[in-house]
Amino acid sequence: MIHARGLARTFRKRRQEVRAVDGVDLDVDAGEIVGFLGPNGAGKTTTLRMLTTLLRPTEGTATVAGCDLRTDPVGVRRRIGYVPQSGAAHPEARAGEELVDHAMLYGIGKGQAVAHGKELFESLDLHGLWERQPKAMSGGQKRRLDIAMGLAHKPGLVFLDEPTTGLDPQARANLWEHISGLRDRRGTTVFLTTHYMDEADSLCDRILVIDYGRIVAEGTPDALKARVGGDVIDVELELPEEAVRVGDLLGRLPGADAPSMSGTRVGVRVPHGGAALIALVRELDRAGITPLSLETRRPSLDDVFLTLTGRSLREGDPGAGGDGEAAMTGEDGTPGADRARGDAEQGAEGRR
Ligand SMILES: Nc1ncnc2c1ncn2[C@@H]1O[C@H](COP(=O)(O)OP(=O)(O)OP(=O)(O)O)[C@@H](O)[C@H]1O
Repeated sequence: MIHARGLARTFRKRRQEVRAVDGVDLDVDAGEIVGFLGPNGAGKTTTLRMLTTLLRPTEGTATVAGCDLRTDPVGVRRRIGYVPQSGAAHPEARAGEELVDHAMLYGIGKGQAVAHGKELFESLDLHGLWERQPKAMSGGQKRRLDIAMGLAHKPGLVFLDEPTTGLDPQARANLWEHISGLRDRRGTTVFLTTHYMDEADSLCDRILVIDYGRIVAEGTPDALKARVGGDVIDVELELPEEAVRVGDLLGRLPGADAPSMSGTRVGVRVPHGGAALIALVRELDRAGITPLSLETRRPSLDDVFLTLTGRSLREGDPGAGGDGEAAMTGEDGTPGADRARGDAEQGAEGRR
């Protein structure tokens, strides 16, 4: 469905060059849900905009849904759906009419557009909202309407740019079910960008991790987690001074990585959690420290990211920790602070 080789995009802004995407190779098979994961400024949206023909690559080649990106961008646009971060539906429009108009733009007849639109509303849990204006919908309903709009012309491949950003945990989990349903019930291939480790973990068949414009890891969630061997020990203390002392103890456990610390929490990766835990409890007793909690767990995807890049995906974000765990690192993790879009953006080929 998607085959890209050496895809790159350089922006020039006030004599400065930003190599936003730096030679990306990727393959997505029909029927897969693939997550494109990376921190702010890693190059996710730029890659997505290139693959959806909204931005011309400065280097590289790609075929998307069977059409060449450079020589047949119109063919690509006909065959794909794109759901941008900002959404697609006008807040004042009637939801159903907007969807039908959208399908008709692609040359679908009105009768067929209405029938397909009603079917999409049903399968995306939007029944009863055909006449509703998007501005009067909940965040989750709006996102599901955006997805329905992206599917109005029956594409076999849909791109979702951060589909659940801004939604509460319940609405996010609900949207994941709907996204899985697109593949399971309609056979749609899904390529989505996300900051959220838990999202990639529970939703995606395969994950591509991008950092500084390059793919740094790729595989199923389980395979990626298996790359980070051993176990993680997490300790929560009452006082930050205790965390420093415990960090010291953790660092001395056999085979331990460098401990990571965040306030009163400290963690470390060790080859064998069980054995290390016994040794640690003895050391804590000896030091007269009683932790608030002490646990060992399998590495999460966030640990994978931390191991690969030395940075957490998104500091302090509730969705950042794979199994609800926030990664503990003191680093910033936002390389792309310069997010000035617009002036340097060239080659946008207009809306589909
Ligand atoms: N139009 C532009 N002009 C100049 N620089 C840009 C432009 N668009 C993106 N960039 C830069 O390219 C890099 C990658 O940006 P991109 O938006 O692709 O990252 P991202 O991974 O999607 O980030 P986020 O998760 O914050 O959306 C960043 O350093 C960004 O500032």
